[in-house]
Amino acid sequence: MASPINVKSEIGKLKTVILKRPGKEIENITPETMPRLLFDDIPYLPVAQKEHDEFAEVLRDTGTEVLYLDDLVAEALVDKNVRQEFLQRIINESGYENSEISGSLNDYLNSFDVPTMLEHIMQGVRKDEVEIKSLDLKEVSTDQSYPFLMDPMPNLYFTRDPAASIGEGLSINHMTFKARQRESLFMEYIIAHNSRFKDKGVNVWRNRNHETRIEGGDELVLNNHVLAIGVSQRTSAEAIQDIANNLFNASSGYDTVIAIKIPHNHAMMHLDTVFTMINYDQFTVHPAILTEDGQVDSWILHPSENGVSIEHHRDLKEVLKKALDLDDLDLIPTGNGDPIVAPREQWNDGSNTLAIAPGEVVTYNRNYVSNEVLRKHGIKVHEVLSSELSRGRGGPRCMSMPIYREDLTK
Ligand SMILES: NC(=O)NCCC[C@H](N)C(=O)O
Repeated sequence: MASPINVKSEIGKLKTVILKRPGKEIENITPETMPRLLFDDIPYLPVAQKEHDEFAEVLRDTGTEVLYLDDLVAEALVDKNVRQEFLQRIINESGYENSEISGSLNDYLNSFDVPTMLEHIMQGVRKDEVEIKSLDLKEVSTDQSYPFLMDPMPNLYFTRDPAASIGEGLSINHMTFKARQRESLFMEYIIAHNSRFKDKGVNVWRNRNHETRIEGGDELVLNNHVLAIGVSQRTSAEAIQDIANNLFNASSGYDTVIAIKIPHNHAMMHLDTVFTMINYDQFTVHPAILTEDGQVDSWILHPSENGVSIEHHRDLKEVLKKALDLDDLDLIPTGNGDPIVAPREQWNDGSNTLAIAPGEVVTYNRNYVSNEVLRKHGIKVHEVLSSELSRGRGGPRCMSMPIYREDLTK
């Protein structure tokens, strides 16, 4: 049976992608909750939606089928029992396992049709929306002035991170921060219950039932047997070894994982904020991750008799050339490597390009220096508006989860 997931590169022609249009969850960020919810500012929703619609339009115009996360989840929850099980799990994961408030939340959310119920879960549930039937001791001891019973999920438009397609399967991720951990539950239900995926033999290489953390922005599919994974603020070495072991032991086709260490901070939280593949032999790189002579700590993982072998390397270009069997490659510096422009444009995701075909990418228009450099290196660039979307610290790659790419021919 043909798998509904097929992503054997970062650059094969993009056929199907999952997006999430920003919704009311964005308007439920306050200055106080911004840091905890992983935002640096509060986007203006109508403009963010307009920008996102334009992004989706560029993808459709270039031949990509665009699916929306909320529609996929809604279809997965048509069965009443599945819906009830999902609802209880998301309530539990919102902090109400064994709490008396759980029943009140369940009654409230169950009073809506499925799309509206999902909208409420995603945008967050305020205390004054729900009739609390009994007084829960734990709840009484929390900050009474905090307005939400269930927190909003404003990072949902970064569909890249809760799960990542790899070959004919995916990882469903245990994410790092509480603000995002519930997000991957949606993908678990889509894979198990949406008719597009259900009973289609989709491989889950690593599920979300783990303590060690990994996020899709760190998972780059370089070709049909090599992955690059960031060792980052969001992805731990333990999780990388674990997924490598699973991939090597399953018939995934993957026999090489390159773990690349990047700085642990919010601007560079994932590998794809500083490094993306955009052609067979071309990559964008934020110069700050490399020493002057192009060195960065990286480890190559391979299957071995004892499980996984690990070798340490420093020369990124050499590591990539060897792993990808290339004579040479072109590392294109964000902001042309300028000490002011590069960090400014990286901050607004100048390195976070989404390849939609070999040598063809979607980028934010505000990163005009980086875009010009890409064009000079022969890349076809589709620019999209970015004044509000960029405030969430993610770009076109972060805002898209490819589930189908054409296989490469060379
Ligand atoms: N792959 C990515 O880099 N995604 C961007 C995620 C931004 C979001 N505000 C976060 O901090 O998780």
